[in-house]
Amino acid sequence: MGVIDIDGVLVQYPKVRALDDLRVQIPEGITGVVGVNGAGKSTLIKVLLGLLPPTSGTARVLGMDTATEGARIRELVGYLPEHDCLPADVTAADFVLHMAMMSGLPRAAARERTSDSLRHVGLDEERHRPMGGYSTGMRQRAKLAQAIVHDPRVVLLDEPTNGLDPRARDDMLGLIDRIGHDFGISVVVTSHLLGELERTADYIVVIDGGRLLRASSTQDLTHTTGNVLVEVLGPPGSDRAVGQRLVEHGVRAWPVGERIEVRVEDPATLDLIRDVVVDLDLGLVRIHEVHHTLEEVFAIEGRDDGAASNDRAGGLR
Ligand SMILES: Nc1ncnc2c1ncn2[C@@H]1O[C@H](COP(=O)(O)OP(=O)(O)OP(=O)(O)O)[C@@H](O)[C@H]1O
Repeated sequence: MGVIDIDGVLVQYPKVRALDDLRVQIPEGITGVVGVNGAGKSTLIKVLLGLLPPTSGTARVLGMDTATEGARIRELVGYLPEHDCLPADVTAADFVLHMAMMSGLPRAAARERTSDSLRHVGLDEERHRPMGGYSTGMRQRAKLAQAIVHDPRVVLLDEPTNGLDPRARDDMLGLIDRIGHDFGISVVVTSHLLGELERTADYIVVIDGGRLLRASSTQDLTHTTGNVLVEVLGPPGSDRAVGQRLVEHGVRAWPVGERIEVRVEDPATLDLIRDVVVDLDLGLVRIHEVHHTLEEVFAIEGRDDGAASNDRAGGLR
């Protein structure tokens, strides 16, 4: 059983079928739910929170049926809504405290958890300023603080990086990584950008038109390219020297920034890399496998199985 089990969920709005026989199990860890705008991501989150009963099918969160046990689920689940919902004239400290008490914490515990959560999201100093003056990144962090303040077992984050500049987006992805991997809270995070979650999410669910397109561990989805990236320590140009020496040994190698990408045709190539680095009297910092990006995976699949999946993946860039 997954942290979340979605079994044939269908949601029919008057004019639109937002989810259509969706079946997927979401494991512990960080799961990215990826789909173009309108794919059904927010609808799925509302179903999981027990706010929207499915027209048919069943969804379970931590083993509880969302249609009948919504209130209990919401005690154990944190939620970051997509749209702006913060009162402009309230400080983050007051808002998060209010949310902590709403979730049933006594005042003293709520105060303690509020300052912990605000510190975790990096809103320590600004917490006594009204949120109306916050940047988008700070507002998203305030929303994240209230999502984790009651120490939930699962958090559902609806497009937390939407509208953020690249730096704020990286900060947010770093916080999500910490929540999922250091705090041990399972995270479901949605995005309309295919590539955005590949470094943060352990598991990826791709939905399209309310249906499941793919569900797989990120590692399996972005299978290895057969290349490795080699990083060495030494004077400027050391990386090039290593690359040159590998090429002289008949291995395909080329520079990528200050590292060398090497084609590994057989395991002996890895020994050769080590020997070359030692011969040149350099330090070997790391060798790591190069994986396909999610964008490449969908582009490759699009080429393999014709226009259908190409069209679907095309909207996800
Ligand atoms: N309350 C509603 N009533 C009617 N139709 C709705 C409602 N909410 C969403 N829809 C429709 O259901 C479909 C799925 O919407 P949903 O918001 O779940 O998608 P999404 O993947 O979260 O996209 P976005 O990121 O743009 O919100 C869309 O066609 C949307 O217009």
